[in-house]
Amino acid sequence: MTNVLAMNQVSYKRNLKTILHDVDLTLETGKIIGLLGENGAGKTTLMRLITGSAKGKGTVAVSGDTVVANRKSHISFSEQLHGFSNSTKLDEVIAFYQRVYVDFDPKQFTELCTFLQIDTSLKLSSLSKGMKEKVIIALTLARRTNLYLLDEPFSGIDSMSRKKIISSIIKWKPENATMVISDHYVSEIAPILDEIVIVKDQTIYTHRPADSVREEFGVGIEAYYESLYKGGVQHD
Ligand SMILES: Nc1ncnc2c1ncn2[C@@H]1O[C@H](COP(=O)(O)OP(=O)(O)OP(=O)(O)O)[C@@H](O)[C@H]1O
Repeated sequence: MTNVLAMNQVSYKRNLKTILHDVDLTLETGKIIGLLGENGAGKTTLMRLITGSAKGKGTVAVSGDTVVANRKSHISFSEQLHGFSNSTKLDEVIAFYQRVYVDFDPKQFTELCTFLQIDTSLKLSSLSKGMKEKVIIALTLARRTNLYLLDEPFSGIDSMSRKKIISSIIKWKPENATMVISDHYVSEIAPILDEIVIVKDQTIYTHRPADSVREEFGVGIEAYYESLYKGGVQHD
């Protein structure tokens, strides 16, 4: 089994405050990983350390590459649309993605737009919060790459669409690619997860197969996760 990500003793401080320390994390190819942790735990920071937009101590390799520019080419990160002005039309955003990312697949993007009911003739200013999130999901999944990082992709999306997207995500992920999804709706993403990574106490508190939670503790992922904040799970 090959690894898509290898983080070795990664630590990161901001304004002298330790945000993450001693992070060792290895992810295999082909997995869907749930990245869980309370607000401010460091999930977004972990993703930014993986892409290289945050620089900490230690080493990060994506598909064996430690150089930031090369790492970025292997990663599709659900970046917000902050870089674009509100008057930008979606068509222009798409043209930009096509220019910048050689792995952007217009056919897959069109299919995603149909699936998510996105009207690409609209301006960014006329999109609701949930519609913007759908656009970000479509842009992120339209790239054909090794590692997808989806940072709270569904928070503004209505529950019906959310369920539909979650159950179809496997269809959009290339078989050998790995997808990391951070989310607060733990119970909704739980069925599609192969593994969970929990960020707590400024580090990776646990990384384990999703199935092992039920086998070992006899509870679902959400109950297991919540129990970590109440002093641990009791074995059966
Ligand atoms: N721009 C910033 N300046 C200073 N501290 C920051 C900044 N961004 C994040 N932090 C701090 O880094 C820590 C981790 O934040 P991060 O956004 O990674 O958490 P998170 O797990 O993604 O949270 P959430 O679930 O709320 O999105 C927090 O303590 C936060 O206060």
